[in-house]
Amino acid sequence: MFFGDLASCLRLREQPVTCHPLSDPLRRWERPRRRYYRGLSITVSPALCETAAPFPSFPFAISPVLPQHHSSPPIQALGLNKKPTEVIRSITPRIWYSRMSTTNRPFLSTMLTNIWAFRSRQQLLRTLAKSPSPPPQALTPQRQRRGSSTSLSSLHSLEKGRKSVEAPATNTGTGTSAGGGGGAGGGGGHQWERDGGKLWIGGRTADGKEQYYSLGVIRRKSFDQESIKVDKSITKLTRVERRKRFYVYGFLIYVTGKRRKRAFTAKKLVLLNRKRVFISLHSIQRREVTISPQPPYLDLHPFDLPFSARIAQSPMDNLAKTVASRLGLEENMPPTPLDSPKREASPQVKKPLSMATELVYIDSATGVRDPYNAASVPIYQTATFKQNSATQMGEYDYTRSGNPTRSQLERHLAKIMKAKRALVVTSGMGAMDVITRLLKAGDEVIAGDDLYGGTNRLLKYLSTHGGITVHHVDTTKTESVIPFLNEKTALVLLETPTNPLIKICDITAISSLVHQKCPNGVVVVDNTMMSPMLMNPLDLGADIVYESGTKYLSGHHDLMAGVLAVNSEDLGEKLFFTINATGCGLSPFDSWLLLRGVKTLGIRMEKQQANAERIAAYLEDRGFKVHYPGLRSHPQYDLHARLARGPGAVLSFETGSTTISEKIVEGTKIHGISVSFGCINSLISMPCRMSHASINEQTRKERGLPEDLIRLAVGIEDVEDLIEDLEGAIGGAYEGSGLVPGQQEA
Ligand SMILES: N[C@@H](CCSC[C@H](N)C(=O)O)C(=O)O
Repeated sequence: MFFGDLASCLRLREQPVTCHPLSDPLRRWERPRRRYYRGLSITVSPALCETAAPFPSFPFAISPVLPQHHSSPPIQALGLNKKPTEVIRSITPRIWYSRMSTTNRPFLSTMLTNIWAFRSRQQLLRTLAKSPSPPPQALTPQRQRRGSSTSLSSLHSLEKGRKSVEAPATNTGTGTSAGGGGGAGGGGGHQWERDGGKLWIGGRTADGKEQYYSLGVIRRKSFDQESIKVDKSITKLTRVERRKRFYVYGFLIYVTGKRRKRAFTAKKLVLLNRKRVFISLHSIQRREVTISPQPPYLDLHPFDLPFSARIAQSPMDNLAKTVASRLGLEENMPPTPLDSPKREASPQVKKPLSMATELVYIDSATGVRDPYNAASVPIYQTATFKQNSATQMGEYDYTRSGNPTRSQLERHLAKIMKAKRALVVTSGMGAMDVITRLLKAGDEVIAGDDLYGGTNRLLKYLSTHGGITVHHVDTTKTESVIPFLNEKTALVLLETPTNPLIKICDITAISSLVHQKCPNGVVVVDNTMMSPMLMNPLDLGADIVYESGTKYLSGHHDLMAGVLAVNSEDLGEKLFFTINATGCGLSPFDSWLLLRGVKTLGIRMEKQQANAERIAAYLEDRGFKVHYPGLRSHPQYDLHARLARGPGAVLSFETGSTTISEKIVEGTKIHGISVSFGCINSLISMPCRMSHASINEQTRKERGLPEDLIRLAVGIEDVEDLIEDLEGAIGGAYEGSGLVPGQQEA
């Protein structure tokens, strides 16, 4: 197939096209042999075309791709009444013809690679500006299928079984020749149909407009294996896969070539029946993903090979609506910014990178790209984002809903938290609040009896105001959880190590029990004390992990933040919904600070943990009852070692006397008397007076929280100085008391 063939048959439609002013990545893409122009993408959609031999006329859709390469507003149809070569030549004198198909099968991918390339974006924009816009009815059935007066609704009827559109006879051939297969009577759809596995993506937007965005080839792997089951059209994709070019265009699924390892995954495609797939657009992931801000969901209709072409008709029909509501997803859900795609190893990377490296390394393929390759992700200190038009919304519109700096942080966190999606909010308790919004009256929550005071306070509030039943049990004994597991159990909250008694919960065992016994049970783990450096609860069976970003993740106590991470798309969407709806997303500046902090988590934690191990041993030698999972004396030493990669840097110890404890705390100099932990500076506190003061004394007593407990959050200072500081304070506190460390005050 040659570009010239297309010249006689292309008909373009136009809408204003704008490019991001910073986007000029062409040079980058000239280098590899694939010649995509990344600033603008062109989508050829036979779904919308008039047919002309040997090809249908392909309306072009031009989609601006933001410089970060992850975002594209919905395809904007470009409808110049010019032949494509004219258009393209008027845009640029330089056209590359690469990867010509020798099979004559008009793979969309082939064509795209053939026609990519505009040297001058400005030139293109000027050209477009001069061209008249087509009337809205340009998307008439006649334009979709030559020789057919079938309307979209009749095609929809076809979907429903009224076969008002027959496949042109010419399309039942071998399917290997574009020219023959796509002959004069052939609908564009059939060209693709024979190649199998093509998807037409179209739909009705929230405001009722029909939009047809693209079509393409989707490879089987792109589907969530669980949900896709076997679909005839998809099983035909083997050939396509072999070609190693997998395209679904428009604003969704995109290109991958194994050589470049730019695979992506479409997730949560729910197969409604053999021919229809319901898809959450938010779930599409790819490094250079284009995500539609609207509508949130579309039906995708994979071709049914033996039958005639089917064009996506997707007002949200009842079935789709049912699925959406079952998934808890609303039709009118707001746009969601980037998903956080799982990192895929670059071809050069032979083995998985270690966490220490992952923390520092921002993968340019999964990260938000900056056109200037800024080494530090810029702070997008903006509340709003301008749109290309009144109807075509970009990925970002308002920072409450999403911001590129936050997106970059979320992607990075998702990677290190071994999550599919991470979200960041304004505090750890904010994260907890977002999670508890999954609850409804009548639900039951199981939480520990040794847990952070703020968590306890929020749960108490929910139980008194929200109709939620909260069971506080000793989650560090797995068997204590069992009697409370039932069909009403909605959340099981685990902190491990617990705060402040540093006991350990068996995340793996409890998660498995919850998932067996509670159909609606979600296991939530507060991983603040370990951080992703030391533990990844999602890998241990948890459904949601949250952390206070104020602590180890940022490390300097100069910001408040909360982090949520999930592997379930549904949960991710629900959490995002609350964040957007309530406006608790992290600000651009704090996102930037947190991202910067995360990069040093590895060395901070290493040093802090090493110091903590020394101090724990020192305190134990000194005669105190020390709670620290790095000590052999810890009753759950082995369990912790199974779950985590280190004991961390928070420990607590009992003196036997609250008066002595107060004196020790107040007698230190280097240790700051402060709540919180995870800072590079060492902190000392008395939980019952400070972080856990919101739990009343009676409850503290019932739960066995010692009033004399001292909590140490060990920093990066010289450990000898820290020990000397403690020794001075301890010596001073006991002087003249008649007590010795560990001795209970009468
Ligand atoms: N006054 C605060 C106490 C915050 S404690 C912070 C941290 N999670 C810790 O364990 O030290 C409050 O009432 O929440």
